[in-house]
Amino acid sequence: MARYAQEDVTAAEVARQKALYGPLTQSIRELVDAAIRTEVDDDTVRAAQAEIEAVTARLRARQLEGSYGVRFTPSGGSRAWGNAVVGTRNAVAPPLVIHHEESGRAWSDFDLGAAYEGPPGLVHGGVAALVLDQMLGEAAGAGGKPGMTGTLTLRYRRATPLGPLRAEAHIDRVEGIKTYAVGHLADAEGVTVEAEGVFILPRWARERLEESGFPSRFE
Ligand SMILES: CCCCCCCCCCCC(=O)SCCNC(=O)CCNC(=O)[C@H](O)C(C)(C)COP(=O)(O)OP(=O)(O)OC[C@H]1O[C@@H](n2cnc3c(N)ncnc32)[C@H](O)[C@@H]1OP(=O)(O)O
Repeated sequence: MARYAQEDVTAAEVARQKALYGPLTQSIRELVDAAIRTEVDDDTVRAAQAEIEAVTARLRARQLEGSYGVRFTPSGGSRAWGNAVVGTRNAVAPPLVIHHEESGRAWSDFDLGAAYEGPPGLVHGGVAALVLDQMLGEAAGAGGKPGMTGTLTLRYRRATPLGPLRAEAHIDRVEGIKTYAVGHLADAEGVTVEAEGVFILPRWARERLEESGFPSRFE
């Protein structure tokens, strides 16, 4: 089962894979958008379906057994390329490119199209939660204490339109193994959704760190 893995891979190889898979993923994203919005005739839809199934069969010729997992590189970087929000190889991900500032603030400018609709022309509330979960989680992790989302609380102040958006997050406070982060989603007019969450370094990770003799970083 895919989990966290240490990989012996060079930076050049990571760059090569990113240049290969990034455009593939973007093409699939465009396919999803095209499928939602197409108005071509029935025969064209059926022909497209057959072509897509043939492409899927080609990609399935050799596959991972499970999901992608999170892979750490020798230089200390990590690849979460299957991640539902930021995954380079995940067409479900918008994707978000999340920037981290020295101050601890994390932010991302991104665009949500037709695939993320809830109410007509508006972002699905669950998608807003998806984005903010990742944003707050990354802000918490950048503070040195990565964790699983324990509780995430959202306040939908007004509807979020599809289109260009910004998400921001920062750490509010740290209490031992629990990091409290806050953030929001905004359109050009201002904040649409506010979020607060607690991210907890899980017991299994705490025990593993204690065994490896490096517990202090997370205490
Ligand atoms: C650059 C970096 C990249 C890093 C980038 C990473 C970004 C990832 C962002 C996405 C994150 C996700 O979606 S994560 C996926 C969604 N979340 C999950 O599936 C989590 C499922 N739940 C769990 O695994 C677990 O319940 C945990 C980890 C939340 C807690 O388990 P535990 O560690 O065994 O907890 P336990 O010892 O009992 O309690 C520890 C302390 O936490 C408190 N606590 C326990 N559960 C909760 C809770 N749900 N909400 C609040 N507080 C809680 C307890 O009261 C206690 O406080 P005290 O007595 O010590 O005061």
